[in-house]
Amino acid sequence: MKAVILAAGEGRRLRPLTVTRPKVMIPVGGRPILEYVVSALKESGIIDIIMVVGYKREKIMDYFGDGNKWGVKITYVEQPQQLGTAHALRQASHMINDRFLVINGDNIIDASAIKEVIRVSDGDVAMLTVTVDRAQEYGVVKTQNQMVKAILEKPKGEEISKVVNAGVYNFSPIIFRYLESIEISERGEYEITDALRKMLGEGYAIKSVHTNALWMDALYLWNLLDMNAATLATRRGNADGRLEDGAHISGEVVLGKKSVVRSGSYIVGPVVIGDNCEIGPNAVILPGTSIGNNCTIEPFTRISNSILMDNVKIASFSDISSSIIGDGVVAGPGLIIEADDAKVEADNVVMKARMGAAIGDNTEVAGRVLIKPGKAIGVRCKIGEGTIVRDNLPDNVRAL
Ligand SMILES: CC(=O)N[C@H]1[C@@H](OP(=O)(O)OP(=O)(O)OC[C@H]2O[C@@H](n3ccc(=O)[nH]c3=O)[C@H](O)[C@@H]2O)O[C@H](CO)[C@@H](O)[C@@H]1O
Repeated sequence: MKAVILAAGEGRRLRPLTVTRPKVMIPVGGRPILEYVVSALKESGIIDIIMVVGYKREKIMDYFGDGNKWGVKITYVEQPQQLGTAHALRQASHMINDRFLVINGDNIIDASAIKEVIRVSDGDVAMLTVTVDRAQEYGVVKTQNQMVKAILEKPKGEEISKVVNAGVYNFSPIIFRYLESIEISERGEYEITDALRKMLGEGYAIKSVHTNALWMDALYLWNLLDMNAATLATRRGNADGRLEDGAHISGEVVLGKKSVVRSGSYIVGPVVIGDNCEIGPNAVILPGTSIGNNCTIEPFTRISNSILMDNVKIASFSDISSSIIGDGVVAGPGLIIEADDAKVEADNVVMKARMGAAIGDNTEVAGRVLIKPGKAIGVRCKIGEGTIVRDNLPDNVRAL
């Protein structure tokens, strides 16, 4: 069976992180979200993958190449403009002539759930469903006897069900006829769920495969930390790198090639540290932390429950928790990011969540900077010595 992964969207609500990469390439637990999708497909027995790419497609194509490294074959098709999931899937129509699987590229999902969807071999459509809070942010599904009776995409008003579409489908090629005949939705997109609603209206059977297995989506920045914690929990420790005498490690800690943990440092897993990193001396890395490749954490700095992407340098006497730090961010000594249950805002949604900061790629932070809880700082900003950051900052600004 072939699988089509939808991976062309930006993920606007995760800006500033998606200014420089598509949402599917945000790392959690030390790997891009999309890598978990590819691995789960492989584990489910699918090795022929069509990847629909668009926004910043080179980030995906450079990373995955032909898929060989993951034991799969990846063929790319381009969605030139991101006009919605139905439009994305249409780009793959010429490569499909049998039953096939479709999966969103931005959800973390257990392979057991994918296998159940694959197993359905009769009927017209099978759709994976999950039960979530905040169902109104998804395609809400009404079911009866494991059959879908209605689908409402991001309904406003009263909650009708907590069961939602998980974005994994077993389709026959009939779906393309419906993907081509739908109108643009009130959200301005061509949506797979509209095509499914049309099929229901014409009497086609849509089976709901409900799962309680792991399924996660990151709608907002603060959700990424939960995704990070969940994926870190599945990693087993190994040390390709080097521990100096007097460095202390406990729990599951992955230490990449040519990385070194210097004397007096203290690391409590689950933690993932990439290749070519230098930690310490006397640095503290606490659970729930993923550090990318080529990072430096200087002495007396403490990092917990955070994602640091590649090429990040955090100077000494800093304290970072519940934060997401973009590629190439360089911080001077004494950076304090306060983390608390803060009112955080993204894309006009304000929620109470525990968060420190999200800092976009290549932002430079001078010494003794204090960032208040729940702030998003854009890409390529320059934050001057001693600044207190109390508000979100857009891209490319100087804050003094
Ligand atoms: C219309 C639709 O399908 N809605 C489903 C989608 O909503 P949701 O609004 O979450 O869909 P997203 O916009 O996140 O897109 C899902 C996936 O499709 C890709 N993408 C999106 C737009 C585009 O033009 N091209 C493209 O390739 C994205 O990169 C992403 O990987 O997933 C949810 C599960 O997470 C479901 O509950 C929703 O019912």
